Amino acid sequence: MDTEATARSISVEILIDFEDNGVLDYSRANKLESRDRAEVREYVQNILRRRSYLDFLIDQFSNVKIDEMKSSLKNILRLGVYDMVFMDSTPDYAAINESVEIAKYSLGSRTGDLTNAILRNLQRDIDNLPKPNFEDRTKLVATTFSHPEWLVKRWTNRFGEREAFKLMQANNKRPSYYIRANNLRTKTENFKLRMTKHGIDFEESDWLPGYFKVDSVAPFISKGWLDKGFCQVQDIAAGFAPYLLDPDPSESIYDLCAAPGTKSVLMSDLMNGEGDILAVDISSERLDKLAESALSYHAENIRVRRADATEVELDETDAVLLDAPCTGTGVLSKRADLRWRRDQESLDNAVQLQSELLDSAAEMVKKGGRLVYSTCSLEEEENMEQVMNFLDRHENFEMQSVEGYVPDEVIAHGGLAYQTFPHKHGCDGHFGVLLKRTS
Ligand SMILES: C[S@@+](CC[C@H](N)C(=O)[O-])C[C@H]1O[C@@H](n2cnc3c(N)ncnc32)[C@H](O)[C@@H]1O
Repeated sequence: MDTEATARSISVEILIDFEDNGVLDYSRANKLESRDRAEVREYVQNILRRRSYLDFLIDQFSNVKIDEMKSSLKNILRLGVYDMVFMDSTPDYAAINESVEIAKYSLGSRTGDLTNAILRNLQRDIDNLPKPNFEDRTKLVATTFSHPEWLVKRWTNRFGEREAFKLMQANNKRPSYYIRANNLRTKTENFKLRMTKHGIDFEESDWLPGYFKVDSVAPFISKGWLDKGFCQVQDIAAGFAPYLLDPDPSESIYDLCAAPGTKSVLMSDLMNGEGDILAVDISSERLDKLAESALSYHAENIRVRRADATEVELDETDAVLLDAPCTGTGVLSKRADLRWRRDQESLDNAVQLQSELLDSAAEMVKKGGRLVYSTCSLEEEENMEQVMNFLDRHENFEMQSVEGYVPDEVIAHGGLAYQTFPHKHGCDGHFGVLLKRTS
């Protein structure tokens, strides 16, 4: 685009790239000031969280159907409608003008006129917008809550409509963020004092030590505290797997799907930087980030190895963390794009890969050793069903109680797993079990 880059124009570029190529690349925003960069993330995630509903509204006020529009026009209109309907702080005329300008510069004056006409049509009915009214119940729910139909079907069948609605509503809210103080670089008490001194509001969690719920991670970035390794951005539910593995400073640990390393760093902290953590991942790019984190967090007991964990041969060890690649249906609020990337086929593929990874991980656990399997999915096939199938294949493993390792509120399956749900626990949706090799 030729026009001067703004948070809105860059957001549109990112959304077009996502639609056309499946790539969500925020680096396009690097040329903007840091406040505008944060605004870009908000725009992109908020628009993706409401995409089906925005498309429904566009369809109501346009003669050209949304399915027939180029992705560039679609996303310019989504931005305009989002601004008009959801952003109280933006006057309608400003929202229309911005979208029209972006359309003119990138697509020509005729598309600018079309954008103007559609948005002005909507503006006339802004106080009485039409509601989705499809006869097909799944389509109606999917449009209202902007989730894909396959997921709506799964969740309404499994949880019932009311519960599924609450879950989808939670996915459509701006997420809360947790910051974890890194005791390899500071002390939790000092970190609290530091936050207070800088006027940062936080709520200390009583679920795990050193976790603070905050409105935004922006101050932690701008003050350089993440780069200096004082703290990590880590959802509290992501902390449960390392706490369940309970690594001891004398032990050797494998973290098999480790990158970008947030759990490796937490384990290093739990081990006071002693013992040994071998962080394995298939992606060199992501491992580079892990290696950088290990440096800045002073996590000196982490070694890095690029390998396919389904194939790599490693000696038996004390304990293995398998934080498996998954559909990520527990993190759809933070990663709104994921809902548009996943389908039944990707779920089946994830289940297959997890099962292979589990078989491989089992070979690496010494007799009496531990294996923690975790995901950020809500789907049973990736979670308890996956574990039950693993136990059928591996009679030398048994499940252990998770009680005492994680807070009571998140314990599921009669004490044998933890499972969080965004609408029930106010955090990301994570699952985990502790398995012990018995013979
Ligand atoms: C859920 S993410 C891990 C997050 C990480 N544990 C953390 O807490 O920061 C899953 C990781 O699995 C890696 N992965 C996928 N397939 C793999 C394989 N066959 N072997 C090793 N790593 C794999 C991906 O590159 C990705 O980094």
